[in-house]
Order: sequence, then C-alpha cells, then structure tokens
Amino acid sequence: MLQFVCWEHSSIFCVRLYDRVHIITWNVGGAMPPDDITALLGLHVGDGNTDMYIIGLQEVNSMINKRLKDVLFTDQWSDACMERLSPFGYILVTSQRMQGVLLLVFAKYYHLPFLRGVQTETTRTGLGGYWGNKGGVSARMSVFGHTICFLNCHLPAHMENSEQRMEDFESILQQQQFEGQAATGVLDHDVVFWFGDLNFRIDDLEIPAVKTAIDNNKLTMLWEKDQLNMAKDSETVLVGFLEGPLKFPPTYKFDVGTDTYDTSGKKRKPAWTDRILWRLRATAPFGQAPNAGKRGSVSGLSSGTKVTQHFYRSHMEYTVSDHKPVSSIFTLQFPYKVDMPLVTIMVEDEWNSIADATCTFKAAPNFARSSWDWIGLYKVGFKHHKDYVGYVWAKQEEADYHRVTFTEEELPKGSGDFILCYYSNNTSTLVGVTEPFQVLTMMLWF
Ligand SMILES: O=P(O)(O)O[C@@H]1[C@H](O)[C@H](O)[C@@H](OP(=O)(O)O)[C@H](OP(=O)(O)O)[C@H]1O
Repeated sequence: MLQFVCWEHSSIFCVRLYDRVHIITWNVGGAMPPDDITALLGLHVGDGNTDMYIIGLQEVNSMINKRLKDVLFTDQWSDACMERLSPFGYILVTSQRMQGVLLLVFAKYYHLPFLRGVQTETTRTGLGGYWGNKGGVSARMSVFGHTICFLNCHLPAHMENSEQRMEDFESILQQQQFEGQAATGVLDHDVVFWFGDLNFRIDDLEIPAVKTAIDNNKLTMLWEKDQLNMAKDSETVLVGFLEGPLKFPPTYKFDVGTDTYDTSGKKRKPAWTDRILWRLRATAPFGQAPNAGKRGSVSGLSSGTKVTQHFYRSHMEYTVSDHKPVSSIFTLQFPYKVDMPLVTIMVEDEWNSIADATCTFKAAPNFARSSWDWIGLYKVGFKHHKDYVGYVWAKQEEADYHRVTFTEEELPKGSGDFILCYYSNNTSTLVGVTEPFQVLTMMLWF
C-alpha cells in the first residue's frame, strides 16, 4: 500500500511516498505455467501491500503455431498471471514480448492515473542482432512523477560468453531509446531495474567443488567466482548497479521435475544465471555514482528517491523448468510530488436505476483530450483496459464538467461492484479511475 508519512524538513511539512514493487524473473524453459503460481507471487502472504508486480520471463514457448495462437489471444503465462493477480485489484499496465522474452507490468488499479508516459522497447541480440531468442525487452514510465525503467534480458548462454553478455547488455542499453525529454535512454531513468536470465556462470571451480559449497551452504565461496560479480570490478557499464547478497543456491541448471542439479550429458555447472539488480540515476560525477558499492539493500539519490530491497530469494518448489524463479521485493521512497489525476470522474455510490447510470468528469487543464477518448465501466477484478463491460465516448465540449450517460446495452447483466475509468487515446492508458461503486441491475430492468 502507498503510505503517506509526514515528517518535518526545512521548516515545511513534506509527505513521503512509498511504493512497493515485487519483481520476478524466471526462465520457464518452454514449459506451461504450473497449476499454482500463488507462492511465486507471494499472495499467500496476503498483506495486499504490493503496489506493482513486474514479471520477466524467458524461454516462453515461441514455437510458430503456438506464437500464432498467442498473437490472436494472449499467451498462457500472461493469462495465468492475470488470472491470479486481477482478483487482488492488479491490472496489466503494459506487456512486451520478443519471442520467448516476456515482460508484464501490473499495478493496483488506483495507481493507473499516476503511471504516465508508458513506453516499451525491444532489442534483439541473437544471431548478431537479427534474432530475438536473446536480447532485452523493457517498459518505462513515470510513477508519481519519477521515471522508472524495467529491463528484462536474456543474455547468451555458456561459460565462455561472459564478455559477449556484457557486450550485448551494452548494446541493449545503447539501442533502447524512448521518446520524450525526461528520460530517453534506460540509464537516464531515476531508477532502473535490470533482471532476467543474465546467464553469468561460476568460473574456475569444478562441478563437484561447486556442489559441495552449495551442500555445505558455503555460498560466499562461490560469490567471488561469479562472473557478474567479477565484471563489476572492471566494467564501467555496471557502475551504480546494485544487487543484494545471493543467499539462495544457484538457480540453474536442474533436471526438470526435480530439485536435482543437472545430471544430463551436458553436465552444466550450477550457476546464478537468474538475477535482479537495480540502479539509481547517477547524480554525482562519473565514477562517484551514489552507493556504487557492490552489495547493499538501501540506496538513494540526492533528490530524495530511495530504493530498499527487502527480499531476494529463489523458489525451489517450482520444477517445470531447468531454472528456478527468483524474486525480490523493493520499496521505493519518493520525495513529495504534487500529482493530480489528469481526469477526475465523479459517480454516485450506487446505480439503482437506469437513470443513475451516468457520471461527470473534469479534465486537468494540461491534459490533451482526444475525440477518441472514452469512459469504460469495469467489473472490480478486471484484467486490463480492454476488459470493460461497456463504454461511452467522452465527448469534447467547451465546459469544465462533462456528463456522460450509459445506455442499457452498456450495462452489466448482473449486479456487483464496478469502477469507471477514463481511457486516453493519446496515451493509450487509463488516466482517471473512480472508487468501486455498486450496480444493482435487477433494479435497472424494472
Ligand atoms: O534459447 P536458445 O537460443 O535456444 O539458446 C539455448 C538456451 O540458452 C539454453 O538454455 C542452452 O542450454 P543449456 O542451458 O543447457 O546450456 C542452449 O545451449 P546448448 O545449445 O548448448 O544446449 C542454448 O542454445
């Protein structure tokens, strides 16, 4: 939940804003979603305090016949995540797919008006940049006025390709450019989360030594041989990137259906291929990025934005893939920011008759409306902005307040809790939402 906490600063009262973000990365190895992903999403914890879920998958089945079906409908992983998250009020804000690399961004429905400038990017790095089996997909947006970029990568496999992985990461950063003035490159964002199957391996040690270290919980011994950790000492592109301690065993490679490390003829060495890192925009001169240390759980910008990592863990119970999922929960602490919705919708607490099926809305002066904007009626628990029961065009009139009326055809067949959302055609996002209200349809028909 967003919490507003008052504290005194320079003699004026300010409000601090916390946003809780849950990030998951999983190379699903072409598998179908398991029956129950509740534990992975952490919903059994049931505190309902998470504001955004960011899910980065790799190796989602992209066989050609499967892909055609996915284009027409949605893929099974997106469906499974939406199915589990929508009853808790999470809406799919945006998604981006490049062959098997999939990025899903969910947020609580009442945050939607404050997630602006949503854009996505894809970069192929497979086969010299021609094939999307490897590469990166990202989603950027401003969250309550602070720019954030989520980058999900699948970098090249195999022990000997550590340098190639770094090169591909750099080329993804170079190629991904967004429109607008605020933050055009990935690293221009206030906060960047970089995650995925980064595919870095454990150097030098032989397989038995790695397995013994894992069995005896001597993971620190392996940290210093981890290629990504080693690269942090020499690669300038990694300056400012932070990662929590790897207290969970390597998440690659397992015999599918088991918790047993690879026994196949390939004899892959266990490795922390699946990682979640973050970076705050450098506000200090080059080389003195704030908190550029290698490990830590709290980091901050001089402007007041702060990132705190609460968990960094694997989920050993999932066995459908040769990788285990990895997840992390962060709180983002923002300095105070005045933020009003672009559109405010006013509606009665209850619609008891057809005459009640109306609302009034007011657009902020700086909001560029389009004649293709509309107001949708959504059942609480809806999945994405196209999941409306009915909609009416939000007419453009020369007035401060505008009234729209729903006809019988746009109303639901059954009673329940609903909300109204204003869809902006220019931004392709929902820019105004109401609180839930009741529609009693029995009353409407008689
Ligand atoms: O997704 P792609 O482009 O097919 O790339 C494959 C993928 O990275 C697999 O994880 C890897 O198997 P391992 O994890 O077992 O190494 C395989 O290596 P391989 O060709 O040596 O089997 C790669 O070719």
